[in-house]
Amino acid sequence: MGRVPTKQQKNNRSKDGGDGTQEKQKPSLKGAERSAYFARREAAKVLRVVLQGDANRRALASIKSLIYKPSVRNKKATFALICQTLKHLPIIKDVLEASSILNTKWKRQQELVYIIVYDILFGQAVAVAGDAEKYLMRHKNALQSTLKQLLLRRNVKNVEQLIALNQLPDVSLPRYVRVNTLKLDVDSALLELKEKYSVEKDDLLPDLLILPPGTDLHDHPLVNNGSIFMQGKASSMVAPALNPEPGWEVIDACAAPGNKTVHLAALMKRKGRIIACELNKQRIKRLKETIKLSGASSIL
Ligand SMILES: C[S@@+](CC[C@H](N)C(=O)[O-])C[C@H]1O[C@@H](n2cnc3c(N)ncnc32)[C@H](O)[C@@H]1O
Repeated sequence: MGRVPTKQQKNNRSKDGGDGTQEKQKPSLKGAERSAYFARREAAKVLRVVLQGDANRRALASIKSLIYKPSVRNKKATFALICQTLKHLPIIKDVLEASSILNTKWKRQQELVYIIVYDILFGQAVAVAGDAEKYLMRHKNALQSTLKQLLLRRNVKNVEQLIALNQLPDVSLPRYVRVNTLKLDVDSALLELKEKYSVEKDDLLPDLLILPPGTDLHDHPLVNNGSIFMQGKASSMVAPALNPEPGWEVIDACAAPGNKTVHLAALMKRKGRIIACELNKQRIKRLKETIKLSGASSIL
């Protein structure tokens, strides 16, 4: 039998955000703000366990099993937040180190910091809620400009390229590129890539080409001019699954960075209308860049 906590212990617990981190009195929050506040703290607790092991060796199932504890209220949002934070973690760590904004107090709460910095730089707009949010939002400009400098230093155009650069080349999986048929036909792309790489057509998707594992096309002229998109097979299957016809009106509800939006535009041969929705202001910019690069029109 566990001991019943004293009134004082109960008061202390309600002040520490539930994860042992020293936050002042919980702010009074409403609706979405409140669930984001709790999802961040729940995600931080799980992230701490994951990082104490080895994030790379732990199977996704083990994150799921941590999430499915009854104490985690918003399981879907918490799971998404952890996966996205882990995906961006090397960048988040680099940005935090280069911006030198963390003192010992915040270093002790590093998992919560990682989660909030993910939201500030790549995710939802962060409402100024708990102490950690307040502290990090005060440094939002420093975090954003450090990220920009990091992109420049690593000679990449966007965060997706930086993530790809940080990942060790997977020696077992092939690389895929989708030919943007608004700009180039598949056979011409095949011919041009064959000059340097061993490349084949995918047997399922007519506009997809397969290259050997580890092939790096980040700076290839066909990528830079939007004739081909580095897009995985799963992602390239979504627009064909809808099988849109020219003239259709299609809604892409979660659009940025826009790979599937412009794939739809290619399948619809620029005829019809695509309504691309994106919640995140920074990612709207990226979506617009993708649309421009692809040469698609009729996307609202
Ligand atoms: C995984 S990404 C989408 C990738 C995109 N479909 C592609 O193929 O390039 C999810 C996007 O949905 C956006 N998002 C999430 N909830 C949204 C909502 N309620 N309305 C619009 N966009 C949303 C996120 O900001 C994020 O940019």
